[in-house]
Amino acid sequence: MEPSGQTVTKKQRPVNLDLRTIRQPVAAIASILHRVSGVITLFSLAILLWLLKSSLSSETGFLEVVDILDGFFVWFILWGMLTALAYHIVGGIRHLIMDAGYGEDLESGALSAKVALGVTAVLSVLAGIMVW
Ligand code: HEM
Repeated sequence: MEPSGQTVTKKQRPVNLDLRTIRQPVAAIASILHRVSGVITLFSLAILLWLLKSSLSSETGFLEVVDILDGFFVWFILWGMLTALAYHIVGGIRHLIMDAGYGEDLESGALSAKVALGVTAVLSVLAGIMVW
């Protein structure tokens, strides 16, 4: 229903909803990555718990897990899991700090997003060293 006394005109402005061509601000990228890393962490946890359960079930189970974990591709996945966890924790701490009312404005939000991504890059390198 139209508000009384007002005419609603439909603006025919071009709308771009193509995510590949929209230039996202760094805070938006940090936010999307935080959600993605949370979902990756969730699946990682399920896989790692299954591996732990198998390795503790019997000697054969343990040897099977050792066999599964032996290989570049698996190490690469493990590194990805650790990087996602690192980003989720760093990004999560950033979120909690902002929820407490600090650094909520545009500039400090962009700065903290860059810091979170930088800290994760360092942790990711450390995770790589740990895995290999
Ligand atoms: C097993 C560990 C974890 C899993 C599986 C997990 C998973 C998730 C997922 C899927 C989301 C996205 C929810 C959404 O955006 O709708 C989320 C959000 C969040 N996580 Fe985690 N998380 C874990 C650990 C942590 C830790 C250790 C922290 C603390 C630093 C944390 C802090 C947060 C915060 C603050 C949010 C909300 C972000 C927002 O407001 O958009 N999480 N988590």
